[in-house]
Amino acid sequence: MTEISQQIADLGASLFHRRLTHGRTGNISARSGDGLLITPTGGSLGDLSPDGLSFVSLAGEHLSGPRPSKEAFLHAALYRARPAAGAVVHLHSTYSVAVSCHDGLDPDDALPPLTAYYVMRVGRLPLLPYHAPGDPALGPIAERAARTAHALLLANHGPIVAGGDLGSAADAVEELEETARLWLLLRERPIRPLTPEQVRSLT
Ligand SMILES: O=C(O)[C@@H](O)C(=O)COP(=O)(O)O
Ligand SMILES: [Zn+2]
Repeated sequence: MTEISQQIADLGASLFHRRLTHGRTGNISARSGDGLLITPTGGSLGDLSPDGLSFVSLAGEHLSGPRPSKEAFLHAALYRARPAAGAVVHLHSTYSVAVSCHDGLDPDDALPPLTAYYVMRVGRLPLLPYHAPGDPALGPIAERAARTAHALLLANHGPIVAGGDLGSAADAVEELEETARLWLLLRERPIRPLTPEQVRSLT
């Protein structure tokens, strides 16, 4: 067992117990050597064993351990697109999923820059077209989008976010969830997002 495996298990428990994902949804990975350690398929993030993670190549090939998450190919696509990424988190966080089911979102950037913290932690949020979970056809689409954005929203599914390390990926996906919640709360009211100049001054 490595320190990073323990960190994945601890993060899974923290996210699950705060209901940022539920049941057997969500998956977490961290770059390790020339591949990635990733949660196994079909388990709960609330009950991960640090010794029970899978190891997958950057091409998405299963190399060792239990059968990996069905989204391993998607995680691998984000690492290939973002050489500085050290971790990827995918959740079924309720408010982000609710936004992902909305019609008429801007596919280039699904949420407005409501707060400075959102701009700093998440930034632009491309909305990727719906594919069934585990559909490898989403791989090249995600890889292209991830070259210019570290947070992606999968339509009718949920967020997948890359970060320099597990802590940064978790910060970003949690900030996305809170902003999705704010946006839904504010929907009946006129919204004044940050101006392009205010956004530029933060990035
Ligand atoms: O939505 C799905 O089915 C997957 O994206 C998911 O969240 C959990 O799948 P596994 O990581 O294969 O358990
Ligand atoms: Zn999922």
